[in-house]
Amino acid sequence: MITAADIQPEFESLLERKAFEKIRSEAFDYIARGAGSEATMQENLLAFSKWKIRPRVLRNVAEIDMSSTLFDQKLSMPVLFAPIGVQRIAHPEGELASARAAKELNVPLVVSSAASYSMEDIANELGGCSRWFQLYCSSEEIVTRSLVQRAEANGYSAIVITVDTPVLGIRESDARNQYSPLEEGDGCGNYLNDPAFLSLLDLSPEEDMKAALQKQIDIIDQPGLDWDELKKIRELTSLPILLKGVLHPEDAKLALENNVDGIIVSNHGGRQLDHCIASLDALPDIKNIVQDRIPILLDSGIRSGVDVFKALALGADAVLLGRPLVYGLAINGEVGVMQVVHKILHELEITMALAGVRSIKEINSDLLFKG
Ligand SMILES: Cc1cc2nc3c(=O)[nH]c(=O)nc-3n(C[C@H](O)[C@H](O)[C@H](O)COP(=O)(O)O)c2cc1C
Ligand SMILES: O=C(O)C(=O)c1ccccc1
Repeated sequence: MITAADIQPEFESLLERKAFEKIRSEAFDYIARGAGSEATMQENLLAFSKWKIRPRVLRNVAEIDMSSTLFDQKLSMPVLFAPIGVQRIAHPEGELASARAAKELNVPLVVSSAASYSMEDIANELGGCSRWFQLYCSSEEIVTRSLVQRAEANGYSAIVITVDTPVLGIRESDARNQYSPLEEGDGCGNYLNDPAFLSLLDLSPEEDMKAALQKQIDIIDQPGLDWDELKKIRELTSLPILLKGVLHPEDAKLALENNVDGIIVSNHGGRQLDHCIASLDALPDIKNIVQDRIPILLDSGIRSGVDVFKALALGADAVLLGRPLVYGLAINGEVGVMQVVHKILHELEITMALAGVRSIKEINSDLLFKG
């Protein structure tokens, strides 16, 4: 009889295959697999391959400038580290190693609510490097408030509210593996030291760790989150707020009406709603609504510098790198992350030169052809 263990996984890339060799199989599945039949996960990559670059020539590309600006902050390249929780499942140093890589590269890091380490410890590794905090709005308001206050106190300069997770998507491989990184305590770095969270427990985590972790699982999502709730969070902080997981132009309109400061076009890497639109395909209509009023970022499917170029050409101001960073982390910690980012940046630079553009501003949809 053939069992799941006999089936050789298909790898998206050499990078993913190398990471597979380094990560315990349940954890690898958690990272690499997607929701349902993985239609959206595949669609995310296909969406990029549908666009071809229509290059310009004789443009003097001796000097290529990849810098850009986001919320008045100068970026050496239009790239950020996506919020990825539970990084200890890929490497024992998890987010601490990613933070060192971000600092070395001077690339902003978005720290997940579900990080393995605390936002304080991660900030410590980052020193002066730019950091944003990704918020899972908790069903316990005091925890939401406390997380935001701690982010402010630790130099985080924007809050990313993830809005595509009112409930967790259906991840078949995790069900099959009976695997939950939160149950194993790999995503509690921001909770077990939080006074508001601790006040909700009958027994301290030292006395009953299982109950503490279960409490985190119970409150980490807020299925009741809506635009009215968002208004309350808007009042909690003066930091810029970005919504992560917007795919519909009508929601982009509502984001503008609700004074949101930025939008992240994302389908969570195909980990949430299966059979939903690829984020690259969602981008043009959202750009059409938003124009240049607030920054638009994009993730889900960025694998190379060519992908970065295409996302920028279709209207993104910057992109977030996701799974490739986790694979780099698994393969060689901080150095592995840096190698992955260096490769993508080199590809972006060469793509810009060969497409005849000298600066990020010059990248536009006239340079793309759909076919
Ligand atoms: C292992 C893993 C954990 C993630 N954790 C979070 C998280 O805590 N918060 C969040 O907003 N997104 C999370 N994401 C989604 C990423 O931020 C990002 O949207 C996604 O990885 C983009 O897709 P890609 O990696 O295929 O490019 C996670 C993704 C992965 C692979
Ligand atoms: O796995 C994810 O995609 C994710 O967003 C998440 C949610 C809770 C804990 C860790 C990661």
